[in-house]
Amino acid sequence: MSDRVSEGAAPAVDVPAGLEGPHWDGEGVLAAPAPAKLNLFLHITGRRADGMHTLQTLFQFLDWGDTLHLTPTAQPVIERAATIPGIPEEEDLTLRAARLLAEHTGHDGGVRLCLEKRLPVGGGLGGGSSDAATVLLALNRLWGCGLSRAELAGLGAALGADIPVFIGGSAAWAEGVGERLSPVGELAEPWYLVVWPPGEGVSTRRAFADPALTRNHPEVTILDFSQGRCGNDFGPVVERLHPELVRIREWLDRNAPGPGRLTGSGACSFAECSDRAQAEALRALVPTEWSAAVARGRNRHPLADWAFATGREG
Ligand SMILES: C[C@](O)(CO)[C@H](O)COP(=O)(O)OP(=O)(O)OC[C@H]1O[C@@H](n2ccc(N)nc2=O)[C@H](O)[C@@H]1O
Ligand SMILES: Nc1ncnc2c1ncn2[C@@H]1O[C@H](COP(=O)(O)OP(=O)(O)OP(=O)(O)O)[C@@H](O)[C@H]1O
Repeated sequence: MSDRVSEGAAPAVDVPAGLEGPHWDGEGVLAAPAPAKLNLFLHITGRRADGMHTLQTLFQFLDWGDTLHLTPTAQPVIERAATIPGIPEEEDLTLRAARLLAEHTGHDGGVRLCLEKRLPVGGGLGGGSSDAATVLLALNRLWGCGLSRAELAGLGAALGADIPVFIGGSAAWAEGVGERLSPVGELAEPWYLVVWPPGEGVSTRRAFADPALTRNHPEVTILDFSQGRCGNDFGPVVERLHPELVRIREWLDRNAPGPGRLTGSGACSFAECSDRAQAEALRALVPTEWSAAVARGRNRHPLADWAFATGREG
């Protein structure tokens, strides 16, 4: 077992984790990590004329995520090696990211993508966004496109609001519609227990569209966060749509040292633990109808330095 993370339907046996740094795992195949993110708090502060919501949130990465296996090819074909259940090819953010980068830069080669999916879809962990960001970061280097971090983040923003933070590479305070990012390097990196109802993803679009959503949260500062005055405005709305999330939050409130919190628009909730042993012990107590993972908070993305290093890839 990895020393970083365990996952699986509780109290299932730990499975090997997959968040190693980038490495060549076969002839010409790069394995690249796509970590999860947590929204340590999330307030919705307004709604723009175009319907998009302004928010304040604090992002931190987890040492847990998906792995992309990328095989660059000389032929100009961008394809995926396997289907992803529930995600048709035209919606697949990994393919869309690769095609966008090729179009934007005029790159004439191709790539074969194989996604090792671990993060629950619609979990509020930003899995699809992180997969897309990893494709952009990896191909920008493998294809020698030479886009700057800011250019790549701008490209990613066109595909999803959560993509720029993964490209930025640092835990960050976010404002605007999520694109105004200020790196925050000093956050503690605690062990978390993450719990979710298997197979019950939340639609972010639907949660944002709910008439009952609080949209006028007054602006806060990081001091408000550190003094425990921040929460997640999606809570009441998604708990009404997904009553199981009430039970999960109440379970975490009763059993975890810290309160249960929702990440993004759900469906995952998380609680901070004092160390890995405590998080693992708690995971063993999670009711078997839910899934759970133990993972550590991280302030740096595992590709943050590799992606913009000069010299030969690898
Ligand atoms: C909830 C968060 O995960 C918090 O980090 C993000 O704000 C959502 O990021 P995301 O999943 O990448 O969302 P996107 O795919 O960009 O947007 C999905 C839909 O959510 C709504 N949306 C999204 C972001 C935002 N600031 N305001 C919105 O109203 C829009 O209807 C949009 O069409
Ligand atoms: N490679 C992918 N992995 C996961 N979802 C994808 C992918 N490509 C496209 N999607 C679509 O993106 C949507 C959001 O999936 P994702 O797992 O990123 O949600 P999430 O964790 O709730 O995201 P967020 O916290 O950013 O709202 C799903 O409806 C899914 O169909």
